Amino acid sequence: MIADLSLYLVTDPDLCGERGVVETVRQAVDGGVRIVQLRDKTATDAETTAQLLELSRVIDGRALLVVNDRLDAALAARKQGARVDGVHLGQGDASVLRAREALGPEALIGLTANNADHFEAVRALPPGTVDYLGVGVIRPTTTKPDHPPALGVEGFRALVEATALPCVAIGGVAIDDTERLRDAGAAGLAVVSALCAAADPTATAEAFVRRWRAAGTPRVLSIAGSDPSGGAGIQADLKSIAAHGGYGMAALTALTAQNTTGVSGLHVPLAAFLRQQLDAISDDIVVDAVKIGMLANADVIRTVAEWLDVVRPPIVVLDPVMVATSGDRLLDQDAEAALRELLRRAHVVTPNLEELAVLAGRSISGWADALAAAEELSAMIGAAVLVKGGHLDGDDVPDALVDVARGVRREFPGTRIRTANTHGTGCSLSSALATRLARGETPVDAVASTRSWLRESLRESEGLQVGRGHGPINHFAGLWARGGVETNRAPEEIRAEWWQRTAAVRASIDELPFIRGLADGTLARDPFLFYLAQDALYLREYARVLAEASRLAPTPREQAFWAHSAEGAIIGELELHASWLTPDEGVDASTFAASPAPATVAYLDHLRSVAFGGDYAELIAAVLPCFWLYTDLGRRLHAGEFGDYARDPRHPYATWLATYADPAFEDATDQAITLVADAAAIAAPTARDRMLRAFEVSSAHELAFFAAPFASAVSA
Ligand SMILES: Cc1ncc(COP(=O)(O)OP(=O)(O)O)c(N)n1
Ligand SMILES: Cc1nc(C(=O)O)sc1CCOP(=O)(O)O
Ligand SMILES: [Mg+2]
Repeated sequence: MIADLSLYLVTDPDLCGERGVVETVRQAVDGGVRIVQLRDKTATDAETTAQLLELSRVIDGRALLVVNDRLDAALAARKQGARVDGVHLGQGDASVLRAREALGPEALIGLTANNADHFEAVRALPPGTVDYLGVGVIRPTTTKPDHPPALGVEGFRALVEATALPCVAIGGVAIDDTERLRDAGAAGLAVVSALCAAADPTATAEAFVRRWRAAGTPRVLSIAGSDPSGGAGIQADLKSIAAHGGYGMAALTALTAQNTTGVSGLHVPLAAFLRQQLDAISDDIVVDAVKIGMLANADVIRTVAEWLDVVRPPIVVLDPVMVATSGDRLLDQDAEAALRELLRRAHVVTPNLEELAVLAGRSISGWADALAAAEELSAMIGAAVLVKGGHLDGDDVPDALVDVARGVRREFPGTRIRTANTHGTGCSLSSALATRLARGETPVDAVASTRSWLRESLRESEGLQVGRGHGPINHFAGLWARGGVETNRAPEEIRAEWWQRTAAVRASIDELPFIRGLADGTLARDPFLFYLAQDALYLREYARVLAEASRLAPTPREQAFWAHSAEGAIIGELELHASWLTPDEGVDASTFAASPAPATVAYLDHLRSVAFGGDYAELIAAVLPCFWLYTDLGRRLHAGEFGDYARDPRHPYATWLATYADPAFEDATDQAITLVADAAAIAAPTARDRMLRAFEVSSAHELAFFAAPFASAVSA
């Protein structure tokens, strides 16, 4: 097996301090450390053996365990039942040939190589003697006072390109070196102080892992059945993995004969052959994530479980394919029992409602039941459950990520996309999720970006025209629309780009006679009152649209923000307008009954139609210009860009204009921009395009709205 060396912890008893080596290792492994080296220069062999025994228990197979220098302690600990995977030896330590002989062909043997002579000597060793090299120091470090000269990242690159052996970078390695070292050819980062001296080794390890993952192309393995028609199974998985920027691999559990209208045949190769496929992969390739789909029988399931126990991939997403859409059970009792055991090896499981009901052992009659069942299942298996609401009745199809052990419960509302092309949706979702996680996204972000992509792929499926039945989704809708692999965009970049997109609209608004007249006080009363009445009409409906954004919001914080904004729109703004729309001002309450002008109707139609589409991200993009353009205009009016109205006591609109620069509204605007930019940053490309379009259309309506008093007020 090829070892995953991506985050390599070398222990130091002094740096671990009062927390101790064992607790530090426990926490660091919780955070994603993949290999631990016990390094204690002062312990006796007997003490080292005892420490290995304890570490082996704490690590419990979740990471590899090797010992620094002490071959004899490794052998003694093994004899006493510890899982010690190997040793790391330096140039002046025991011979690697002797270590290989003593520990056997499966052991992991690492050797330090600090310069070209060391690399030359490694080339002279018999193949298979050494599994990896420790190469450093990258920069001077006090952790090893007798360290060799610093190589720097480029010195590391120059040394390691001459070997086919995996090389870990060591010595003064910090988290900000991650990308450059991975690019320079590092198979992993070996750190002592960065983790041993960290206040929170779990959080620090997680941060390292995320950076490491994001810096490379994830190698994602699908263990699933074949669908020759290409919509589901490994064929769908490979497309999903590629669509999310991963390198896809597939080990076949079964061959089906099927198309978009149904399954007509099944062939299950011997489980031993599945194991051969799996070993062929893990003997040569580091597997960053595994997606598990259709497992035909108990033999197949147990084979996968045994392989997982050896390889321990860092990400396992299991789609428990066990209930057909017809409601038929696809696995016999023995296989179902084996699958329940397999669930404990997964990090995320993605059941549909029927599968969730079977796995949680309870009936599910609605979304609340589904959430309760997901919590029960998550607690039972110690993994996250992504419960999918696609099989619910009605237009709402929420999903939720529930992870009881890690305190996660996040709902993702959504409305149904009307399409018959749902073949392979579950396969595609789970393999996309595995890839997103392997790219370093947090579980919640990975689910959000996967869902955004899946909704896009469903929407764009019609164009494929595959088969007469339930056709496949369009895995590459985003890619084809953009002509490149999609990567998340930075929210700040989106904010700047979108603002730039409104430049022409803003310039036109500035030139409108309504704005100019409002600023210098020459605006006649009629167009002003026309504007107020239209604004009141607009705000009443706008508040409803904001309330819809609150309903669709994925987090309580966002839900509260939009609800608060809706309240602000309907109460605050209408109160303000009511104080102007009074008999004193020459109008009566009937002004509120004014008919909406064409510009008002058009703007509201646009907002309502986006709200009706049920896409949260698109909706918040559509409501944003009313915040952003209004705040910008208000700020500039207030700053005197259009004339200093505040100093003119006779200015008829001075009080009105003063309300434009409300700090609370500016703050709300800033929050709205942040929410929209964050949502756009993780949206699939075509979803982001739709958001931008909704935003631009609303911006154009803002212009028309400010222009309307002169387009129609006179005749109103
Ligand atoms: C991963 C890794 N690389 C290099 C070393 C250094 O080993 P060595 O040269 O034997 O020095 P000591 O660690 O024994 O002081 C290492 N330990 N781990
Ligand atoms: C144990 C060790 N070996 C090195 C080598 O270059 O061979 S450098 C080193 C210590 C690295 O510690 P830190 O991550 O705190 O800098
Ligand atoms: Mg040594």
